[in-house]
Amino acid sequence: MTSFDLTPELAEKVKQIAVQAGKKIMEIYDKDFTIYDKSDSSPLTDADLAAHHHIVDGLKAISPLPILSEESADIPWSTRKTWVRYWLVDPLDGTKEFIKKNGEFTVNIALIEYGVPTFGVVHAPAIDKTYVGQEDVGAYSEVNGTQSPIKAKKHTVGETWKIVGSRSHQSSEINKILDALGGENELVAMGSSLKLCLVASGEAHMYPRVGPTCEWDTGAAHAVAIAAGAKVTVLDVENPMDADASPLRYNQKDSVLNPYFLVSC
Ligand SMILES: Nc1ncnc2c1ncn2[C@@H]1O[C@H](COP(=O)(O)O)[C@@H](OP(=O)(O)O)[C@H]1O
Ligand SMILES: [Mg+2]
Repeated sequence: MTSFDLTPELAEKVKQIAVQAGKKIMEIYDKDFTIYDKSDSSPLTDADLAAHHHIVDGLKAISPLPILSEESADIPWSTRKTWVRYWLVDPLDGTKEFIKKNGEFTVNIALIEYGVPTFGVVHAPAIDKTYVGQEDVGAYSEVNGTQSPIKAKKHTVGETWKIVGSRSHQSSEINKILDALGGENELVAMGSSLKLCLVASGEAHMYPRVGPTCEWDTGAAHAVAIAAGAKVTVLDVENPMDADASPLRYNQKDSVLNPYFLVSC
């Protein structure tokens, strides 16, 4: 097992790697860019690859841990299942939002230890906002170099539920969850891992994901959410308010697809 101590200095370096990857993304965002088709026919741009290479090189320079990135995910389960601690990276989450140029895309770097995201950086370069969360330390957002602690907010009786959903991938099953909640609700559409960050920062009460995501889509923002006091649990659409729902975990199986999940406080 590779031991690893994520000191404040190293955490800061990881944040800087994400911010620099964001700068590379923005150089391409501001120009006309080529859209390639990945094998699963999701869009891939030069920006994904530029950010991927920057992050992988940066993480290799500061730690010996293995790396699973969306853009180099062909690592067999026989290898991955031996990992107790690794970096989980989505160099550009919200590729569709990037292509639509609506700014709702993020750079994501998570540290996963024993299946749990213990540290995460989510950087949204187009709005120049960064979220950082670390187990037993806390969570903050950073804008223009100013850090502010963030905390998830519980829904109070009678308050309108503020629910976040995907801007580009919607599901009609969301209505079952709204029915189970009852009362008034307001839906907020958002792209990428910023959805989990909205719950982490108390700007929304809940993010139910009734649709496919991969582990790299959620790892970093999951770390931010739990460090801010939220929960990320496996969602059973027939029993959405299950108080005993199990926490969403990582690297537990061959497939990197997440089950449906719920981010709540
Ligand atoms: N059919 C599918 N299978 C796997 N992942 C999917 C998917 N449809 C959407 N996603 C994931 O959802 C992410 C975007 O979510 P959202 O629409 O909520 O912002 C995508 O991230 P990428 O943009 O990094 O590919 C993608 O990984
Ligand atoms: Mg993604």
